[in-house]
Amino acid sequence: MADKANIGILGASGYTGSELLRLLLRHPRVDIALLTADRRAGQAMRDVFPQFSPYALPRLVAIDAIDWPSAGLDLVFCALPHGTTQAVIATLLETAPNTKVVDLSADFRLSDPEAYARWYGHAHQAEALQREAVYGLVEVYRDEIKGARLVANPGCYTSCAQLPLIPLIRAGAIDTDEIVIDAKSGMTGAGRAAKEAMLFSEVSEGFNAYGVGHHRHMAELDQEFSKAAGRTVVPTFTPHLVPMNRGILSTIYVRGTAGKGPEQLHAILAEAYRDEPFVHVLPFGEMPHTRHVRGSNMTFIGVAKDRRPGRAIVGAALDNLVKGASGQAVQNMNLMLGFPETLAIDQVALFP
Ligand SMILES: NC(=O)C1=CN([C@@H]2O[C@H](COP(=O)(O)OP(=O)(O)OC[C@H]3O[C@@H](n4cnc5c(N)ncnc54)[C@H](OP(=O)(O)O)[C@@H]3O)[C@@H](O)[C@H]2O)C=CC1
Ligand SMILES: CC(=O)N[C@@H](CCC(=O)OP(=O)(O)O)C(=O)O
Repeated sequence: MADKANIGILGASGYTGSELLRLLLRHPRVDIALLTADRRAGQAMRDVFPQFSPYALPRLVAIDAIDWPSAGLDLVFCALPHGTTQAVIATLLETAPNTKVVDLSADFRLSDPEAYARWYGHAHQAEALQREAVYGLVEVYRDEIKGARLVANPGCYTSCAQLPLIPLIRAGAIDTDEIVIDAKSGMTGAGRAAKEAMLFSEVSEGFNAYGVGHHRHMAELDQEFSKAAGRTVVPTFTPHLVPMNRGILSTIYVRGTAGKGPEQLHAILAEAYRDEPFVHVLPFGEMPHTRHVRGSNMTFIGVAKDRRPGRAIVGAALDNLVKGASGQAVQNMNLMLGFPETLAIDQVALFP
């Protein structure tokens, strides 16, 4: 690879695609070589998102128009709706096998084809690649990601639950039969395409739970928590849609095992993340706020006492478009291409 990597973004006219571009425009080691869209194909990026007007960027093209072998791409970010991605990545990797891929959709996150079919209602269209894909939660799979050709970027809700819980599960410090995750997301989590349920008048001045008992992110949590525990783990998880643009807040209820109280759980998390650049454990008793991570690649974690003995309340906050999607994807790219892990994603949160 030359000094700079040639990068493509599939789905650049969407929220995570444009967030990738925002981050990559300040990355010193990449050139933006390809941007795609579906309805907006043929348009300039400035017509879709005026904030990019000052930058010379390739025009948005349709994926069907791309000849992968001659595109000369070192790495492609795939920010397309889940379900549409498998066929695209299969063609890309078949015809341009030296190109690396970070997929932001859910298509390659579940390693078991049967689990995929059960949760998504159809057979996976690229099972060999599904087996090859490395799950892209950097703080857990850093070494595997460095050598991967295809990385499945984790879901936004699942990142905000795994980062606070995986060290506790690995340490055997909590009862894995009693995990309750209450999560709230801002509206950009639902993507940019127009939907009636996402109108201002439908979501403002209130909020609601959805996907109760069956949200597809449960499959990803089951898979990763079970791996960490070495036994089947099935957490309770309920997402809520909150009328704000960015952010996810998880409030998680756990019971310590083997005499581990809230202070010990806090100490395990503080130790696990002591040297991690993008996870910050707050002092004991402080809880995170989505405002303090907005626009940054940070996850803030807090642990507090429950008044019921032996129980703790664990909080986590991240920006769904950054650590929950595009920032995490750039962190993965940095590892896959041998760049410093924090390059272009070390900005402090926007406040207020
Ligand atoms: N939003 C978030 O917070 C998160 C999203 N994700 C995942 O990332 C992916 C992208 O999400 P997001 O950016 O929010 O979605 P958007 O709806 O905002 O953007 C989707 C993009 O895909 C293009 N597109 C839509 N359908 C097709 C198709 N059939 N073929 C080719 N291109 C198509 C759209 O083009 P056009 O606009 O021209 O129609 C647009 O560029 C999804 O899989 C999502 O689940 C993951 C974590 C968090
Ligand atoms: C607020 C909102 O609607 N959030 C999305 C999840 C975000 C996301 O994009 O998740 P995947 O990457 O797994 O698709 C949802 O609940 O479907």
